[in-house]
Amino acid sequence: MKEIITYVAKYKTAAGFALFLMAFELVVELIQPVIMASIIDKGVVQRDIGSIGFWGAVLLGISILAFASGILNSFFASKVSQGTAYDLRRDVYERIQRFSVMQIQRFAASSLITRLTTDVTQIQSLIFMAMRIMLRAPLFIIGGVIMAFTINVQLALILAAFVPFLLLVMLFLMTKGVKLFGSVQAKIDRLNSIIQENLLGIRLVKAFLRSSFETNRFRKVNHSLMETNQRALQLMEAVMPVVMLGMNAGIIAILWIGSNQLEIGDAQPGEVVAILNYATRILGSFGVFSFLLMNFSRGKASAARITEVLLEHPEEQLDKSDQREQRLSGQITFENVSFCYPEAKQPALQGVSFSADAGEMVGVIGETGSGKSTLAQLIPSLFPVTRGGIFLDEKPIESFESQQLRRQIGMVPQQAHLFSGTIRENLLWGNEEASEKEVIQAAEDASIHDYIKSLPRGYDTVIGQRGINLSGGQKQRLSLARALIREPKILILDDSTSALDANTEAQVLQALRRRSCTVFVIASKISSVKNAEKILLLKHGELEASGPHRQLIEQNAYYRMIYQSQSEVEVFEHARNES
Ligand SMILES: Nc1ncnc2c1ncn2[C@@H]1O[C@H](COP(=O)(O)OP(=O)(O)OP(=O)(O)O)[C@@H](O)[C@H]1O
Repeated sequence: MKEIITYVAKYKTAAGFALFLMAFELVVELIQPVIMASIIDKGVVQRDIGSIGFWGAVLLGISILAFASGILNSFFASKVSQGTAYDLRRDVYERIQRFSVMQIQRFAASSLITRLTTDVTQIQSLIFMAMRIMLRAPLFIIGGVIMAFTINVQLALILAAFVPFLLLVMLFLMTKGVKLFGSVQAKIDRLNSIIQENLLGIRLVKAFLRSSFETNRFRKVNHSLMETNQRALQLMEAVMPVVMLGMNAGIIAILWIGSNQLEIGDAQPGEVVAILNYATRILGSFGVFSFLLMNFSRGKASAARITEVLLEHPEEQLDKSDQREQRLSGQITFENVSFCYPEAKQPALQGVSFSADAGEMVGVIGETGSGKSTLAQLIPSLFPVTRGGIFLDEKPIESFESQQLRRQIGMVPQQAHLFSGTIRENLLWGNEEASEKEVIQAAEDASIHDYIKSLPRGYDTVIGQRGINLSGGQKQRLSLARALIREPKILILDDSTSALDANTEAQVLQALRRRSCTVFVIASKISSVKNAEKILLLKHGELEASGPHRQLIEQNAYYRMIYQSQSEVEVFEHARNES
């Protein structure tokens, strides 16, 4: 909560105005019963019409002023709450951009989405209420008791006896509520992650006829969310009946003692009416207070979740373009590299050593789960190595700023991910300063230029949700062109030619050879990497063998076996296509 308060402090002028106006409304509320008492005692009881008119006008005047300040208060309260929510969203988002892949994995993407949306909205409404009514309710309860003492000490003592007891009940329930609302938010995280998974894999869900299964999975989490929410709300709702009971008992006591005082002439009727007025208004304030506490409990849980992100030290820097770059040649060495994912039991890579010269093409093959993608992700330092070292131009990878490094490394991931917008925008995402000539050259090298030209709007064709849909191979090639626009010194193709036919794949790889960059081609088929200068064969995270195709065929039985089995499949498929 402390961090959130520092955000609110930025709007201290608006917050000051809002609190001042709220205090004015509070004062009006507090003196209204006193004026009512004057109308009754000086006007009604003594039949003084002038006095009724005067005090009536005063009451009306301050009520109108209170109404106007209420409107102004809302204006300032929303300025503070909206501004704070905007700043929080901006800062949390910026911080997430600087998180390492490991940090994002630890928080979970769905949880970060909930924190950025639901949690920030919760804080926003809490701040609005705090500026608008939150302080008014407890202050009225305290102020009401104090004012009652100025009118009639004996009757005020009854109020003073009930109020602290009820306040304690509320605070007790509130501490329980904070915990429950914390778990409500965690369940919203889970719900979001299920929705996200489902919508991202909707084609798979439909193809596998898993809609009912998915609906069931969702229903379970949704039900559990409802139950926790209900438990939290029931706890909060239990507050009101307890408070009503307590306060109504107090009102009866005031009526009883008040009527006795009236009988013996110890009190004026207006005094008793005023104290009753305070008692009913305090009861109303308790109602508002319990509602506020519910929001406070929620807001506090959300504040803790947002603060957790704000206090997490980002492991990376935001992209800066004005840095002096250490240019890479493309030479890279792995020295006894081991890597273990956080919380994984087995290392994904173990003792891997190899070296690639600048401009070489390096094939990486191995069965599924052998560590190929992991190896690829270590090169742009998406994860730090657990043991051993990676060297670029003989300098340890840690000596490079991660941005400098990544600016010179192109990565084409397994799953081609494009953004909504035009083809040109998607390509320039790789390098905003690229010229039209460079854009076209990259598209030509990725064998996608002719296709783009065949579209009616060419490079200005909109893709994504509001535009055309692309095939897997077209996406892969656009994704490759986007990486080439960066003019990388090291290019990593993580199984990203898998959707291309053999001819196009060969054409693309040939074009890459003309560029002066070291290319890592991760593939499942040996035929994709046969012409590479060096092939790394991974097995269970270890480097089984490395060398050119011919050497591996001659010297490694495991490689030979994979090659033969893949050749047989190819011959079989070829024969089937012929027939
Ligand atoms: N983010 C992750 N967190 C934890 N473990 C992971 C993560 N990514 C991969 N692994 C594990 O690391 C090992 C190597 O995975 P990797 O993705 O590198 O294999 P791969 O050879 O690229 O497989 P494929 O050919 O199927 O893509 C696997 O056992 C996998 O379960």
